[in-house]
Amino acid sequence: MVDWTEKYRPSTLSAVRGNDKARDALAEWAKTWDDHREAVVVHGSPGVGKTSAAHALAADMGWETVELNASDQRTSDVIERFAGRASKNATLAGSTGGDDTGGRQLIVLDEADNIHGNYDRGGASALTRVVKDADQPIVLLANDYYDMSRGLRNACREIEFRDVSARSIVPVLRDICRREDIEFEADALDRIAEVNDGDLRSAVNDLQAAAESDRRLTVDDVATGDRDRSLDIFPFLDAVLKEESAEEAIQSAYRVDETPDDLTKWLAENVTKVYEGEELARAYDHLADADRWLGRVRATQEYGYWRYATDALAGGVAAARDGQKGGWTRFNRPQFWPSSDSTADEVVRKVADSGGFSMATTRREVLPFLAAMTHHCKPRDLTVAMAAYYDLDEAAVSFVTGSGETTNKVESIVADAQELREEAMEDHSDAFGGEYTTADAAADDDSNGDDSVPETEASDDDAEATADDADADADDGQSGLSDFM
Ligand SMILES: Nc1ncnc2c1ncn2[C@@H]1O[C@H](COP(=O)(O)OP(=O)(O)OP(=O)(O)O)[C@@H](O)[C@H]1O
Repeated sequence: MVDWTEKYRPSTLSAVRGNDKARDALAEWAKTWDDHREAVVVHGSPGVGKTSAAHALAADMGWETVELNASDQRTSDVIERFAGRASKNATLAGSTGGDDTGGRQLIVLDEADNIHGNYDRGGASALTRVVKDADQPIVLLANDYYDMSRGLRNACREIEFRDVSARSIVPVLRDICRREDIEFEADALDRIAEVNDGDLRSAVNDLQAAAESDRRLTVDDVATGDRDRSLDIFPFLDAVLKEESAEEAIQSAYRVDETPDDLTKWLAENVTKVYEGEELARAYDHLADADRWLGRVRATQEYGYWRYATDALAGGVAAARDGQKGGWTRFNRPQFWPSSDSTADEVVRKVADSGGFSMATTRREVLPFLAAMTHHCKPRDLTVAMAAYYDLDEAAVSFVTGSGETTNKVESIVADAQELREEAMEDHSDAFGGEYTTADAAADDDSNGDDSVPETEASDDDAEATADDADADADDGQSGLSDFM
């Protein structure tokens, strides 16, 4: 299945909708770059077209792009080596001087607001310095401008991308329908645009989900699509403790982006505010049951048990209630003690980020798959590839593979993975000399989940096919786990 957000990614700046002023400012920045030599920060909410605008700009200018992740510590070295003052020499001049790309490579630096924690103070200021001194144009991408260090902000020009209004989203959706030959009700497009509230990427995703199979789109299709939307924790608590049947509550639990462990804590913390007497006793039985399943998951790494935990915590607790309840409740946030779960959460977050999956999908579908593929670290090369691709440490590798506490085996796997990552980084850096393409660059960027969904669809049933495709992947220039094999 082709992802429509990729298929219809704007290839020229004029196709980037809803932010005309920002778009013009960006074009102006690029055209005058030789005069000012400043980097630029493009910031705004997810899915408003920042990444697309950067690449479209490069295409319009005839520049190549190199995509790097600012939150990766090694990034400043890469920039320093190839675009730092010290290297204004043969590497770039020789390879790019006379060709028809305009002689420039646009460095697209994603996650510029996410370098804290990954860098020490010196590292962060080194990045600021190379950004300031770089000999190539740099676009930094950020969701939250004020999460960037002041130094980095001061080193750059600033362009804000606003949320894309429903009015600007509708024509994009209409255009896609026409190109896909999809019959549509105008109201359905309006509704998709409205519920997605400024986020064009998720609007396009919703359109694809609702229209792709039967090539027709009615208002009803869109209303149903709504049910797949993720659910916040407070409406979830209301649903389980007051409103829904057992079956509905289980469905709702799958829509909340929290682990079953955390859902259990939320419910245990708040059930007394709504239930009393017998129903409370029954609810506690179900929560205890959920907890037993969660203990089993921790002991065995069998994520299949999460399903039973969810049945108990949502279905059981909802079924324990006598009828429906009303009113408004002030729910408490439970205490989250650090525990062995923090490794699980960390792994889920990394895999979700790299794969462009939601946390919930990662937990339910991707992680169990990775665990099965690398059970007890076998096969080893696949385990190394996984550790490299997702940048997992020893605790994370032990956790996923179920190999217990950190062992020599796990340590050597992580060491090899580290080496692989460095090699991959080098390979891609070499291409700064001229052959580097946008697609290659995407492979550098292991935590840029949003627009480079890896080729290795971990939720794909057919692992064989994925492995067999490894060579083809390399030719495609697509990034994925197979790059590390
Ligand atoms: N302004 C826009 N005009 C046209 N299409 C857009 C626009 N914004 C987003 N899209 C669609 O959404 C997809 C994702 O957009 P893009 O990756 O550029 O968003 P982003 O702002 O960089 O998001 P993030 O901050 O999550 O990386 C694009 O491939 C395109 O299909």
